[in-house]
Amino acid sequence: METRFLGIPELAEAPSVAVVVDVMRAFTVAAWAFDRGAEKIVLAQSLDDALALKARHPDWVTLKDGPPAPGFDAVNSPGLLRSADLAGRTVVQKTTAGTVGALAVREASLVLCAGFVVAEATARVLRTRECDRVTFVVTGEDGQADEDLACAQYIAMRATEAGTEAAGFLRRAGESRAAAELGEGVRQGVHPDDVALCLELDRFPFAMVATSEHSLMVLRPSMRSAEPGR
Ligand SMILES: O=C(O)[C@H](CS(=O)(=O)O)OP(=O)(O)O
Ligand SMILES: [Mg+2]
Repeated sequence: METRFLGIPELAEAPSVAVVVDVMRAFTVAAWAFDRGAEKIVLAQSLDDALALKARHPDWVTLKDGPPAPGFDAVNSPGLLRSADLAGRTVVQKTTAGTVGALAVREASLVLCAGFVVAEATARVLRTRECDRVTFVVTGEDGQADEDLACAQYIAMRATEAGTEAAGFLRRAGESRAAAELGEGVRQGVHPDDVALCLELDRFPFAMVATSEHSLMVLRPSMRSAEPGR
């Protein structure tokens, strides 16, 4: 498998297969939303777009990073979201890095959104679809965020070598700037358990696939498909 690891500003043309990685915290939060019963997540281009969607669909659950804000129902925190009841709900998510990265590759034929909590399920999709060229979008800090790069590298290795050890990759993520800022309370809309929840390897059995639906980019969980020989 040929791999590239690019920051959002480095994305020139649409890749064929993209794995968009945001460990802290957008795609850990997305996975928790599905665990809590959400049907789908609409990835919003802007805060205004998220609010406009809410105005058209008052039952949709709006979620943003940073502090709570008028018009938004939730913040980008797995620790805060894990007790929410989202059964059958549509979530609208807008964050600084993760959702922006996914929207930047919306023309790709396959877009997976990932963090450590769905690492093996994501690697499995790459294996079963026999993807030979994969672009990993390292969403944080213009491609420099080590929690995202470590997770992307882990998934890339895991897709080809089943025995890849996660410990070193998780350690790097735990020592990242984002982990430190979340732990120190520099970022807002944070629960004390957020970093630990973002580092839970394979917490969920599903991958997350984003597709275009009626001009919106929509993320849905994708359960296991048969994998020959495993
Ligand atoms: O909510 C987060 O952790 C970050 C916000 S910021 O980059 O720290 O301002 O957003 P995300 O898109 O999940 O990285
Ligand atoms: Mg991030």
